[in-house]
Amino acid sequence: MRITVLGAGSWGTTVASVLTRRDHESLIWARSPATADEINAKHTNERYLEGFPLPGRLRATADLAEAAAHAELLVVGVPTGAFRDTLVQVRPNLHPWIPVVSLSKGLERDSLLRMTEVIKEVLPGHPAAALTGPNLAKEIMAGMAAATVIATEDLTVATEIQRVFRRGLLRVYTNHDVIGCEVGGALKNVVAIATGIAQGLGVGDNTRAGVISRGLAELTTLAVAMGGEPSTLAGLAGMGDLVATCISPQSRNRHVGEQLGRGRSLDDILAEMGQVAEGVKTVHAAVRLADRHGLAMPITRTIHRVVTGDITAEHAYGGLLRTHPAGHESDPG
Ligand SMILES: NC(=O)C1=CN([C@@H]2O[C@H](COP(=O)(O)OP(=O)(O)OC[C@H]3O[C@@H](n4cnc5c(N)ncnc54)[C@H](OP(=O)(O)O)[C@@H]3O)[C@@H](O)[C@H]2O)C=CC1
Ligand SMILES: O=C(CO)COP(=O)(O)O
Repeated sequence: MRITVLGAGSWGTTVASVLTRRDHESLIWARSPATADEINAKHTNERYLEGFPLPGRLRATADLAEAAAHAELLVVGVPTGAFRDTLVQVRPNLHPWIPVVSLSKGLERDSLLRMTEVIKEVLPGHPAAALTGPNLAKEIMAGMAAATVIATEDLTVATEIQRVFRRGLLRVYTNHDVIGCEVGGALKNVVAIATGIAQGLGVGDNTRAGVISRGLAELTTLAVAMGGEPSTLAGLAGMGDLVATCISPQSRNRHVGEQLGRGRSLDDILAEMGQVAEGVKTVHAAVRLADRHGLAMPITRTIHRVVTGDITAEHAYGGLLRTHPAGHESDPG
């Protein structure tokens, strides 16, 4: 199958490599011509996947029209802030009705939409799906086993995409609960910033486990309020991804939190990182959704205050789990 992957960062490049090894004709779009040239000539993407050889058959282009016209299946791996604009640009050259799969984990800042909702708005008539789960790119490049979820309401589309992605040690599950899957993927990044702060401040494992568990409760509460199913958040797209992101030193969101916990400024951390940490932006939309649904979500609200500079990371940690009045705390819930 001819597959186009938009976005030649860590995850887009990894997914394009997996699909190439699965014998698909994959074409990856890089906005930087230098990155496209590097992938074509040297079969590497050193900025994002240092030290990993890419499949020789993976082709890259910096021409978005060429990338769009190639696709029988479109996979979108640009950060959520660029998601809508990128779809608008590919729209004129896209074959009608082809499925579109989002790799991106976050919420649109102004509209508060999930990425499959953005796909449906910009590309009506195209089946929309999300690929999500505990999928740290470098582990997958290293050939380590991983499980992932294809979320889409249409079982026929889900099964077809599952067949396209399934390869060797990548185990692909389907889930019809798109809301639960996308809210889990977006919100776990915010909780990873919180657990990263804990790491940076040097608190104990009991405390970090407490934040992860209460974070899971927040993912679940918001997803259910938005129409998702609680069981989704107990699975790969919820707890699975939350645990991977909160414990892995490879996570960019956890890294941001850890550096904040050490007292560094957010601007310095982001400038130095040169990669996306979606939780930093998604937290704004998450707080507005919490307000809309009348939800407490204390961890999310606290991280929002840190990101906006209202309080320091150290101050945040003092109150992170203590926002409910005594006597009103219950777990789970
Ligand atoms: N990395 C991972 O392990 C995983 C990531 N994800 C999700 O995948 C999405 C992409 O993440 P990831 O690949 O890791 O990010 P990276 O930071 O590694 O790469 C970002 C990519 O997006 C491009 N990009 C940045 N801004 C724009 C823009 N305005 N317009 C077009 N392209 C742009 C960058 O291009 P340039 O190099 O030119 O700046 C680069 O190719 C995120 O939503 C993330 O949450 C999901 C699962 C796993
Ligand atoms: O989504 C991810 C793992 O599933 C990657 O997390 P980070 O964006 O924090 O690196």
